[in-house]
Amino acid sequence: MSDTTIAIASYSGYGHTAQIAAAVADGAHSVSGTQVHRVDVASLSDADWEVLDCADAIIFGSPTYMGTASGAFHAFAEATSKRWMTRAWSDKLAAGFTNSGSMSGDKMHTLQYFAVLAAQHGMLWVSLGLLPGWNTTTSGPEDDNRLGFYLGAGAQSFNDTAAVHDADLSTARHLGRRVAEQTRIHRDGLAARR
Ligand SMILES: Cc1cc2nc3c(=O)[nH]c(=O)nc-3n(C[C@H](O)[C@H](O)[C@H](O)COP(=O)(O)O)c2cc1C
Repeated sequence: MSDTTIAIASYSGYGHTAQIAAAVADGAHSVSGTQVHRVDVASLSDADWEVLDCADAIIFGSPTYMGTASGAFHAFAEATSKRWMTRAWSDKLAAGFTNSGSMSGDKMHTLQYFAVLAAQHGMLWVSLGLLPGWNTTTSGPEDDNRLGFYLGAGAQSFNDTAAVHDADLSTARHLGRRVAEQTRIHRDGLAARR
């Protein structure tokens, strides 16, 4: 059975979301038989587009800027419209992650935007698949999914430091691992039907 391929299509203006993208990549890479490629949506080469077109799954990532994905990510999403027309990404798996300065910061909207983008392409959305952390008196911010998202991974990074929270990196690794596992299951299922 050939390797499955996961592409991470993301943007980071100031480096925080790039750290989260790297953690997503680590998680995906930990699943044997998985190739992982990261592409920066702000500077896509023809080879990067080919990576996206050939991937079994694409994980979208962007900081939340002004309550949605960054302008660079929106420009990328619009540039995918030719693929939309030809259904080139139909039935690929998809997932998403975002990061913002505030605990909420309207990040949910960014994840919803990614899910709608995936749906427009006919992609199959993979949720985060974690219970919320830090929601009892005995739990704490070191928990995975400390901000309680379901749709994707939501991270928070303080605006005055380059550091990214360990729990958010761990949550991002979980997302990458889950997408890689689900992609393998999907590919095996398709192969079994042939
Ligand atoms: C133009 C701009 C808009 C932002 N809008 C939001 C926002 O809507 N909500 C929020 O919580 N943080 C907001 N922030 C803070 C960023 O989400 C935060 O600094 C994040 O860590 C940046 O990620 P990056 O380093 O990958 O660019 C904004 C930052 C910028 C520069």
